[in-house]
Amino acid sequence: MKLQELLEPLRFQKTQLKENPEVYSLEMDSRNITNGTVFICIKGYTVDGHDFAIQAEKQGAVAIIAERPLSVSIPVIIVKDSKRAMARLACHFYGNPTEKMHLIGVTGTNGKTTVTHLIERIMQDASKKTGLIGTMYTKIGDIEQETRNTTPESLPLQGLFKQMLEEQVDTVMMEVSSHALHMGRVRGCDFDVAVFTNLTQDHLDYHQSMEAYLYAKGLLFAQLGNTFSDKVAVLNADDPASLELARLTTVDVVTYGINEQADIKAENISITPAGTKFDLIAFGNRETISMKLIGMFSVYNALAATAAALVSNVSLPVIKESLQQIQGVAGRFEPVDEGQDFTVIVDYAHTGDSLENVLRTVKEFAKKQIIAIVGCGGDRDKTKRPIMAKIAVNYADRAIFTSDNPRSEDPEQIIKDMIAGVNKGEYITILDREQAINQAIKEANQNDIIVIAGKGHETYQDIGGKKHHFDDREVARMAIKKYKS
Ligand SMILES: CC(=O)N[C@H]1[C@@H](OP(=O)(O)OP(=O)(O)OC[C@H]2O[C@@H](n3ccc(=O)[nH]c3=O)[C@H](O)[C@@H]2O)O[C@H](CO)[C@@H](O)[C@@H]1O[C@H](C)C(=O)N[C@@H](C)C(=O)N[C@H](CCC(=O)O)C(=O)O
Ligand SMILES: Nc1ncnc2c1ncn2[C@@H]1O[C@H](COP(=O)(O)OP(=O)(O)OP(=O)(O)O)[C@@H](O)[C@H]1O
Ligand SMILES: N[C@H](CCC[C@H](N)C(=O)O)C(=O)O
Ligand SMILES: [Mg+2]
Repeated sequence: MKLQELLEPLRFQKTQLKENPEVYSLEMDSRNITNGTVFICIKGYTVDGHDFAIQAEKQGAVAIIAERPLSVSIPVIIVKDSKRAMARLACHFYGNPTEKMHLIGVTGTNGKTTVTHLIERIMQDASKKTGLIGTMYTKIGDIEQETRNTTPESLPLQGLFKQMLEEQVDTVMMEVSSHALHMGRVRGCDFDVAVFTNLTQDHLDYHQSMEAYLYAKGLLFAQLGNTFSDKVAVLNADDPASLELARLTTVDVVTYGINEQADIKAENISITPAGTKFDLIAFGNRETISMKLIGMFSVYNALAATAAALVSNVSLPVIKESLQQIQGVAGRFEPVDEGQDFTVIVDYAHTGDSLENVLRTVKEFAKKQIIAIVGCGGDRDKTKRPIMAKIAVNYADRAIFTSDNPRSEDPEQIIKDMIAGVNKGEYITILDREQAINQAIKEANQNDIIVIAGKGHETYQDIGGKKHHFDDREVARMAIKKYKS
C-alpha cells in the first residue's frame, strides 16, 4: 500500500507529502522496524515511543505517525492521539478484517476466559473454523500462540485478525478487557455479538471507581453500531450493571439469568461434586443439561455461552451436546487428582467475587475441612487484598496466605495489606507458595478440600519483575506424591 493511501483514514490531518513511498508494514515498536515500515509513536506508561524516532529512521522507516514534531528527515504525520490513529490505520492497512468474520466479544470481571472457551467449543461443534483471543493465548483452530495481554493493542490485534482470515477462520471469540476498552485497543473492531458476564470489584488501581470501571465495560456495548443492524448485546439479567449497559447500546438485547426474567434461563439447578444439572429454557424451548462444570457461576457461564451461540444461529441441540461434552477450562476449578483421598482444586480466582464463588461452591459439598491457599498480585488493585483475605477466612476452615506474583512489591507488605481485613488467629502465613502448597497437602486429611486460588493456568511466579517457572498443578501433584503415597 502507498503511504498516501494508508493515510486516508486520517482525513482531518492535512499532510503534504513530497514522496509517496510503498508501505510494507506498520510498527508500534522501533525494535521491529525494517525497510518500508511506518512507525507509530506511542507515549507509553514506561517509555515514550517518540524517543525512538531517530532509531526508526535509521532502521528504514519511511514515515512516522507522532503527536509532536520530530527531528527526522522522513515525513512525520502529526496526530492528536496516536493510539486512536493507530487503530484506524491498522484497520485500513489490514483491510478491516473483522468486517469479514463473525466476532463475539466477551467482557465482565469474571468468566471471560471460561465463556470464550465454551463458545469456542460450541462453534467448533457447529463446524465453524474458530479463532480465540484471550488471557491464556490466542488460538487459530487448535494452534496456540503466546500473548502478553488478554486483549492485544489495536495494531497487533488487527494483524492477528488478518492472519485468522488468511487461515479461513470465520468465527472469533475474544475476551475484551476493561483496560483494552479504555485504552482504545478494540477501536475499529466490528463486533457482531457483545457478551457481558458480571461486574464486581477489580482493577480499581487503574479505573479508580466502580463507575469508571463500568463505563469502560460499557464502551463495548456502545460500539455495537446502529439500532437496525443485526448485532446483539447479550446481558446478564441478574447483574444490576446490565441496566446501564442496555442503555448504552441501541441494538437488540438478549438476556440470560437465573433469578430475574430473562430470554435464556436456568431452572431446577442441582450441583454435585461430579457436575451440574439444570433445565435450560431458551426462548421458550426447554432442554435438560448435565455438564461437568461445577457451581452456580458455571451455570451463568453456560447461559452466557448459550445466548451468544443462539444469537449466532447455532441450534439448541448442538449447544446442549457441546455443554455436556466440555471437560473444563485449564486452571478453572481444575482438579489435581493423583488418587489421593482428599480433593485439590486449582482455580484462577483472583478477585473477591470469584474467590467467594469458588469457596461457596466447595462449601456446598464439603464433607470435612476446606483449606484455602490465597495470595494477591503485586502492582494490582490493593483494595481487593483485605476483601479476598476476609472471604478466605469466612469460607475456609483454614486459610493460608501466600505469594501470588508479587511483581515489584514486597511480598510481606502484600500479605500485611491482606490481613488488614481479618483477625489474628484466623489464618496462617507461608510466604513461599511452594511451601504453602506442600504444607496444606502434608496436613490434609481424608475428604478435605484444598483450594489453591489465584494462578490457575499460570506457569510462573513473577518476583521483582522476573518470571520463575511455577505451576500450582505441578507443585500440588509433586506434593501429593511426596507426602501421600
Ligand atoms: C499499563 C498497560 O496496559 N501497559 C501496556 C502498554 O505498555 P507500556 O505503556 O508500558 O508500553 P511502553 O513500554 O511504555 O512502550 C511505549 C511504546 O514504545 C514502544 N517502544 C518501546 C521500547 C523500545 O525500545 N522501542 C519502542 O518503540 C512500545 O512498543 C510502545 O509502543 O502497552 C503494551 C503493548 O501494548 C502492553 O503490553 C502493556 O500491557 C501491560 C503488560 C499490562 O500489564 N497491562 C495490563 C494492565 C492490562 O492491560 N491488562 C488487561 C487484562 C486485565 C484483566 O485481567 O481483565 C489486558 O487486556 O491484558
Ligand atoms: N461467571 C462467573 N462469576 C463469578 N466468578 C467466576 C465466573 N466464572 C468464573 N469465575 C471465577 O473467576 C475465575 C476466573 O475466571 P475466568 O478466567 O474465566 O475469568 P476472566 O474474566 O477471564 O478473568 P481475567 O480478567 O483474569 O482474564 C475462575 O477461576 C473462577 O474462580
Ligand atoms: N489478569 C489479571 C490476572 C491476575 C492473576 C493473579 N495471579 C495476579 O497475578 O494477580 C491481572 O493481571 O490482574
Ligand atoms: Mg481472562
